[in-house]
Amino acid sequence: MVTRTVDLRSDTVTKPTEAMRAAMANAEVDDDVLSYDPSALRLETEMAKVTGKEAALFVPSGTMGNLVSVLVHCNIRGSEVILGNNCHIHIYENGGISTIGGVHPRTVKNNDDGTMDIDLIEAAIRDPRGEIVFPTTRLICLENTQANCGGRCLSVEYTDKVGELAKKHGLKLHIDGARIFNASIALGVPVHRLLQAADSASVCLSKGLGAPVGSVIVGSKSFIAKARILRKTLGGGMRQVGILCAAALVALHETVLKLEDDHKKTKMLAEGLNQIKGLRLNVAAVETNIIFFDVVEGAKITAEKLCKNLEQHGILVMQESPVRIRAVLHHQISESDVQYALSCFKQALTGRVQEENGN
Ligand SMILES: Cc1ncc(COP(=O)(O)O)c(C=O)c1O
Ligand SMILES: C[C@@H](O)[C@H](N)C(=O)O
Repeated sequence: MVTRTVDLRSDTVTKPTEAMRAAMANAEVDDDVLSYDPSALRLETEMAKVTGKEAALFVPSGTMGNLVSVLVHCNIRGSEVILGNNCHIHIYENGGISTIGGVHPRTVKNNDDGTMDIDLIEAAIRDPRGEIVFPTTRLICLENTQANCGGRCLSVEYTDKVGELAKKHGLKLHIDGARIFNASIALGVPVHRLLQAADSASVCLSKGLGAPVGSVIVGSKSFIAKARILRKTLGGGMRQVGILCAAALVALHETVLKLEDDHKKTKMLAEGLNQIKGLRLNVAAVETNIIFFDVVEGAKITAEKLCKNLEQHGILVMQESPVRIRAVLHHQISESDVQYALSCFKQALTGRVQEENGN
């Protein structure tokens, strides 16, 4: 019987804190479709300020935040968006920009550090003037932190360069900022500076910030006005959404401060895993709260069996491929949890039983 659970599947698994639950119970609410919900307005005002944009809009999920943003920018048939081949919009959002929005994806290879080479982005730009066979590029999408590359941070210098490229070609720039607060804390750069070059961004409240539900998209007043209509079209207009926004405001005020600690515990786990024979990872590439590691050929156990063994001891991780596993930390993972997880990994891979405190 599992007596202890350490949930490293994702930072989407957090449970609302007591403070969030109290805020939800006492939230001031009204009809958000009619733009009257006071808690939603409060959250949107605060998020616009934090991100340095004119306006903001609460949306039910990061997937909807990205979809609405892409569709606002690419509102003409035959539009094309340049995005990373390993980015969330391209891999994990059911191809919504195409199936729902009719927008054509033009992928450029994500480097290990989460960037896309700027010269390859420029080479991918297509303008059909004189070409009867091309879609028209209208948007570039970045992702900061870049989750599938291991939660890597895009620097403000890189982001600004992509922004300059977009402007040079009359394109818009959207940033999937699901974990932009993690990037901000890891880089020591304010969120508004990391997003300065972007025309829009989608920021998740339900990841490292630990809110139970939701994201916020930010941009110009004109962009958000169009986004509000599209949100309704997609069924994302909700009524007394203030109940969710009240929890998100608590997350914004309380959990951002914990992200640095999340990153320290992630590094501690990565360094511990790196000591275990049979696992391979690049500790230097662990910049925020995500770790990818491989079970090497010849290890005592396969990745699949390791995940099952860990689960029997209450350690939950995500198997990404036949050899690759992902662990994601969040504010509800303690240092003791990290030590316990390491002891379970060691036991599974070396057979040596470790005391719960990791000795
Ligand atoms: C980088 C990134 N963008 C967007 C999303 C989508 O967010 P949601 O799960 O709220 O749709 C996720 C994960 O959930 C993500 O990791
Ligand atoms: C899997 C993916 O959709 C989710 N964003 C996560 O990181 O857990």
